[in-house]
Amino acid sequence: MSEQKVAEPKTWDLGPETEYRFELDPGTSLAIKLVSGHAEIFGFELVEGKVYLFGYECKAALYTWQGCVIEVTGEPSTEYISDETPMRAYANLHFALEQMRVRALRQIRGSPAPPGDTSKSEPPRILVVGPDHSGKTTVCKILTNYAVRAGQGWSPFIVNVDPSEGAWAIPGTISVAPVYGPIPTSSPANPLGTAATTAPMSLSTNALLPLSYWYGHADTKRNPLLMDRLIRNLGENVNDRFELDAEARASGLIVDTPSSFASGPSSNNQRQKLIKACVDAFKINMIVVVGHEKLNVEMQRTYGSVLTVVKIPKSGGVVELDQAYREKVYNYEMHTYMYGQVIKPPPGVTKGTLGGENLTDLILSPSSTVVNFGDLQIYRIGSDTMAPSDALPVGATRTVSEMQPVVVDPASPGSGLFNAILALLAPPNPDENERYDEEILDLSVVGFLVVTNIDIAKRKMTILAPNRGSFTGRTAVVGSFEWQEQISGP
Ligand SMILES: Nc1ncnc2c1ncn2[C@@H]1O[C@H](COP(=O)(O)OP(=O)(O)OP(=O)(O)O)[C@@H](O)[C@H]1O
Repeated sequence: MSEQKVAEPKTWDLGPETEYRFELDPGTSLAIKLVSGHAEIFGFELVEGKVYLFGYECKAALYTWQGCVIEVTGEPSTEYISDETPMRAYANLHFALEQMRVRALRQIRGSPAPPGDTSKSEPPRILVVGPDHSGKTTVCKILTNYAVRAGQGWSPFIVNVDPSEGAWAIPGTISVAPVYGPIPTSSPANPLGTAATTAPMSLSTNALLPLSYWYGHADTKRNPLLMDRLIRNLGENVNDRFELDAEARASGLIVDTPSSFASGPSSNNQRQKLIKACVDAFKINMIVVVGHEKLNVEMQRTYGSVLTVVKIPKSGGVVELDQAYREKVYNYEMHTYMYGQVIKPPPGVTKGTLGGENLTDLILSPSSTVVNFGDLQIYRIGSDTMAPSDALPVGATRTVSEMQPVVVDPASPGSGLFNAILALLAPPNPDENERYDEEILDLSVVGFLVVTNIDIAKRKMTILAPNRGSFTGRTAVVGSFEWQEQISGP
C-alpha cells in the first residue's frame, strides 16, 4: 500500500496589515493553525492553537491587523503574502455602518441623542454591487462578520440575490438569513455559512436559518420577471420581520448582488429594473460599489439624490473565477447540501475544524425514496426554452408566459426531470379561497431533491433527499440545474 507523503508544516510570519493568500487545487486540502498573534479570515477571527481546514478548491486570505505567526500544512497551488489590501477602507465603512446602527437603536429605544447630534437614524440597509470577481460576496461577509463581532449583539440580515451562488443552500436560490455568529470560510460550497436545515443539531453554534425562494437558474437574464418578483417577495418577508422585531431592524441588512447587475450598458433596462427592485424591496439607504468607477458614476446619477452611494476599492487578492470553476462549485454546493461538508485533512494532520465545527458533525447521509408519479406535483416556471419577453420580435406573443407555472409530466420522455434538481415548496395557503394561479411563485423553499431514476412503465421515480419524508401531495419546481454524482473535492 502506498503511503501518502506527509507534508511538513510551513511557518509564515505576517507583519501588521498584511494577508496570506492561497488557492487550492481540486482534491487537495489545507490546514492553517494560528501560532501567535491575531488573524481573521474574511472577518472571522481565528482561535490560537486551533487547526482550520480548507478544501474544495477554496481561494481565500488570512488577514492580520497587528501581525501573527501561522503554520500551514498542505500544498496550495498558489500562496503568497500581500501588504496591499483594502481592509482599512472596509473597516472604515464598517465603523460608519456601526454608527448608523447605534443611532438607529437609540431612536428605536427612545433614548435621547447626545447634544448636537442631529444625524439621520436609519439602520444601514446596503446593496453591494460590482462587476465579476470584484469581491462582492467577500465584502458582504467581512462587513457581516465585523458587525456580529462588535459585541453589541447585532444580528444583521444578509440577503443573497445572486442565483449563481448558493449562499446557504444550493445555486438557483435567492435567500435571506439573520446572522448571529461570525461566518467561517472553508470551502466555496457555502460562501455565506451553513444552514441549520442541512446540518445536524450539533452545528447550532453558527448554523443559519435562511428563507429561500427558488429561481432555478444561474443567470438573472434567463427570467428577469421572475427574479423581480422573488426579490420583492424576499423584501416583504424581511420588512414583516423588521416590523415584528424593531430592535432586530437596528442591525440592518447587507445585500449581495450578481455581477449581471453591474455589467452591460447603463441603458440596459433589465439590470436597472432589478437594481431598482432591490432598492425598493429592501428599502436600501446605501449602495456600495466595489472598485468600478463607471458603475459608481451611474449609481450616483441614478440614486445619489435619494440615498448614499460609496465606492470602495477592490482587493487585488480576489481570484478571477472562470465558468468551468463556477460549474464545479455548483456541484460542490449540491453535494454539500446532500452529503454535508466532508474535508479530509492533509496527510499528517490529525485534528482539524471547519470554522470551529468538528469534522464528523458535518457529514450527512441522504436517503433515496421511490414515489409514484402522482405523489409529487412538479412544475416548471415558463417554458424551458424561453427568451425574455423583450427579446421577442416586435408583435410576437408567447403561448406560455415567463411567470406561468407549467405542470411537468414525469412520464413524458422530454420532461427533463432525470437528474434534475428540484426545489420542494412550502405548502400553499390551506384556505382554498385565498389561492391564486401564480401562488407557486410566492411559496418559499423547504428543501431540495434530485430525481435519480424514472421508471415510466411502473410510473414511479426515485428521489434523493436529505431526509426521508413523505412527498405525497407536495409541490416541487424544476429549474435548469443538474445533479452529477462524481465530484473531485476532498
Ligand atoms: N483577498 C483575497 N485573497 C484571496 N482570495 C480572495 C480574496 N478576496 C476574495 N477572494 C476569493 O476570490 C473569489 C471571488 O470572490 P467573491 O466571490 O467575493 O467575488 P464576487 O465579486 O462576489 O464574485 P462573482 O463574480 O461570483 O459575483 C472567491 O473565491 C473568494 O474567496
